[in-house]
Amino acid sequence: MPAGWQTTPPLDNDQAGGWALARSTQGFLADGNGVLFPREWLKRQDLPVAAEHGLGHFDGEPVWLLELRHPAELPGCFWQNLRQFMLQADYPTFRMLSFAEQIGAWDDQHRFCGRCGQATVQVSRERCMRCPQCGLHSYARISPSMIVLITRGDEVLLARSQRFPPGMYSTLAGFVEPGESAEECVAREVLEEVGLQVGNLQYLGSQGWPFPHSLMLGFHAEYVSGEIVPQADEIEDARWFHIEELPQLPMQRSIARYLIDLYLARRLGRPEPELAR
Ligand SMILES: NC(=O)c1ccc[n+]([C@@H]2O[C@H](COP(=O)([O-])OP(=O)(O)OC[C@H]3O[C@@H](n4cnc5c(N)ncnc54)[C@H](O)[C@@H]3O)[C@@H](O)[C@H]2O)c1
Ligand SMILES: [Mg+2]
Ligand SMILES: [Zn+2]
Repeated sequence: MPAGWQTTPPLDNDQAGGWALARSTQGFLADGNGVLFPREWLKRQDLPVAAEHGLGHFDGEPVWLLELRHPAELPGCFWQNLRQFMLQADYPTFRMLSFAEQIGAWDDQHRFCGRCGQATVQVSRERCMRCPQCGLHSYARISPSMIVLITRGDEVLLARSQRFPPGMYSTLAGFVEPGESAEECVAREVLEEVGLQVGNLQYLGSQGWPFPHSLMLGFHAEYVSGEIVPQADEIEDARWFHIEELPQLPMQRSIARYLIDLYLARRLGRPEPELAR
């Protein structure tokens, strides 16, 4: 069994032992040893457990998620949200928590059938919620999103929203609309967000992103025409930056950063970075 995190088909909830995570609206339960608790011990702690999901293996050991309906207190433990783990945790732990977060949120948001309102039941051996009345099956929601680095020779187009930390600029991103291709989404979002035409699209890779449930499809595009017009409310500022005078960039593990670093590496003849997956 490989080290680190490995998602598997749902583990049998009747199997004993293993590790458990606890999730609530406050994030994940942690103590001085981290987020993984001995599962049998955690289940004896009188927590408001609404559901249990077998997720996968961490360093070869099985891991379940205990989804809590409200954040209970345990002595010596604290709650921490996924954004803080993104900044602080090692990458295998962040990947495990990203998956657990999306499974927990899906469970929480599919307690009742979206068609007839009946309480749903968890299907065993499949990550699926089923309505016992009308039979509707509900799976975890994943939202394809494009992310694109636009370049013009030695310049890259980066933008910021009000939500970003002060001084940070990133690549453009946006959710795919129903019926749209990823390439059409790039053209539409770029036009909406900065008013530019782009061409020569190149797909460079993908990354699951848990805020809230995106699958990022990463592209490079070349500038074709237009003047930058930042979209009101969405884009606080957008501009061309020379590759040797870049602002503060997104964090290393993000595909946004990968797209920028890859372009710099190719332009400057440096070794190419690897995309964290
Ligand atoms: N991993 C990375 O490097 C990276 C970098 C930038 C953005 N992202 C992610 O890309 C995604 C899209 O970026 P954006 O926020 O600029 O999108 P966006 O430009 O499409 O604008 C966001 C808005 O779109 C609407 N929207 C449409 N479809 C939606 C859906 N399926 N789910 C949620 N909201 C939807 C909402 O009103 C939301 O406020 C987000 O999940 C964001 O976290 C990831
Ligand atoms: Mg956007
Ligand atoms: Zn139903």
